[in-house]
Order: sequence, then C-alpha cells, then structure tokens
Amino acid sequence: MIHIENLTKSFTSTTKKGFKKETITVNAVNEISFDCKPGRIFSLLGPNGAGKTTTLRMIAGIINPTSGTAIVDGIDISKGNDEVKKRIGFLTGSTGLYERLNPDETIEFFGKLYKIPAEKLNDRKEYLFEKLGINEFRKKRVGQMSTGMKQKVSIARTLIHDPEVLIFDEPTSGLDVITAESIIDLIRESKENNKTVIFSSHIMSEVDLLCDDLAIINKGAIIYNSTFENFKAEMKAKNLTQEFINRVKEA
Ligand SMILES: Nc1ncnc2c1ncn2[C@@H]1O[C@H](COP(=O)(O)OP(=O)(O)OP(=O)(O)O)[C@@H](O)[C@H]1O
Repeated sequence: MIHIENLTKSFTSTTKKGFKKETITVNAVNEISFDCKPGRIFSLLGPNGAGKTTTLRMIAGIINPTSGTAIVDGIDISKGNDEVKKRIGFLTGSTGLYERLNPDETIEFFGKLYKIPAEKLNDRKEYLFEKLGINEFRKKRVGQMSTGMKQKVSIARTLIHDPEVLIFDEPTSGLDVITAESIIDLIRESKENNKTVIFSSHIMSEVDLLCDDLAIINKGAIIYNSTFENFKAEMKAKNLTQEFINRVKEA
C-alpha cells in the first residue's frame, strides 16, 4: 500500500547572470495525493517534465519532499528511510550496475547487500533469470551488454529481495516489444502475488496493457485520478492516446 498526501517538491538552483546571482525555483510536484493498493497496478501517466520521476523518487525515499507525506507499506518515508528501502524495489533509468560484473555476480552482490540467505538468494535468482530470459547471457559482463539486456538485469536487481512495493520508472523505455513483454509479464505476476505496483509512463498502450488505477500528472499536478475502467468509460476521444492528449491540453 502507498498513501501519499499533499506531496510537494520544489527544486531551487542558483545561476550567475553577469555579476548577479539569480535563484530559480521549480515546483516539480505540487500538493499531489493518491493511493496505490496491493494486488493492483497503479499507473502515473504524464508528458515529459510532468513530475513523474520526482514523485517516484520521493516515494522511494531517494529525495526528501519539500512538504506532504508518503506512507509506504505502513512506514512514513520521513521516519524510516532504511525500513522503506527494504520494502520496495525501485527501478529507474539510473539503476546502477557494475560494468565489470556479469548478471550472476551482480545479483549475488546485491542479494548479499540485502542479507538474503544463500539458498533463498539462489532460488530467487534462478526464478528471475528464467522469467526475464537472462540465462543466455548470465556470464557476459554488463559493460558488453545491450540496453535491453542491462534493463533486464536492472529489473532482476530491483526484485531480488521480493519487495512488497514495486516502483518502476518507465520500465520498458528503449526496449523492443519482446523484451518489453517479458517485463510486463513479470509486473502482472507481481500483481497476482498481491504486491503494490506503481509505474510511470508516457505511453498509453503500455498503460492499457497493465493498468488498474490511473493518475494523470501534468505540470506537477494530478489532473485525473480514478480506475482505468472509469477512464475508458468516460472517454470522449476516439482512442486512449487522443483522450490522454485532450485531457492534458484541457487541464
Ligand atoms: N534535480 C533537479 N533540479 C532542478 N529541477 C529538477 C530536478 N529534477 C527535476 N527537475 C525539474 O522538475 C520537473 C519535473 O521533472 P521530472 O523528471 O519529475 O519529470 P518526468 O515527468 O519524469 O519527465 P520525463 O517523462 O521527461 O522523464 C522538470 O521541470 C524538471 O526539469
């Protein structure tokens, strides 16, 4: 379960203009609230720069909110950063992998960081490698892998400790449809195992494949939040993508 209430993030940066210093504040996320429930997939949909990554990074405890609260699996992120990290798997474009390690070594390394007992770690690793099709390149160094291969290893890394809450920032970005499908399958399976799943996207077709609950974010504000079923029932445009575009333009 994720409960967020009036979550806000402002970034302040200072730039030099001649002899003057100028301070700029960007309100990346502005007083947003929503709930993500176990056994359901929540999609945070929005155009570039809308505030999706900033929201997910706050939920994952990577950056602190300027104000507002986020409760993740019963823990207030402002109080229990390490506790939250144990309960979540956070996949982002910058999920770190070591170039010199192969997938086997990578997953062993992160599994040990989470203090997963050896046998359990091995079983979980084999399960994820099979699901994601990593077996054929499990001995190849990360530095020699394609984008899709790296993304699969990043996902295995994210899920190795079998977290209750899964946070995916654009999980299929840059992947071909076959690779994307194996990841979508894994997200679906997580839902069946009663995990709480939130993922961000700007691709309506991906949302259509996965989503139970939907929030649309634009310029840091939530402009729509309901079930995906309601979204489709209320649709005025001829297709989902056009409906998304219209809602963002009208906001
Ligand atoms: N560290 C930062 N410092 C200053 N501004 C930032 C920082 N991170 C994000 N922003 C700004 O906050 C806003 C929201 O950015 P964010 O990355 O959350 O958007 P997004 O919806 O994930 O976009 P995209 O789909 O392009 O990844 C943007 O205007 C961005 O420039």
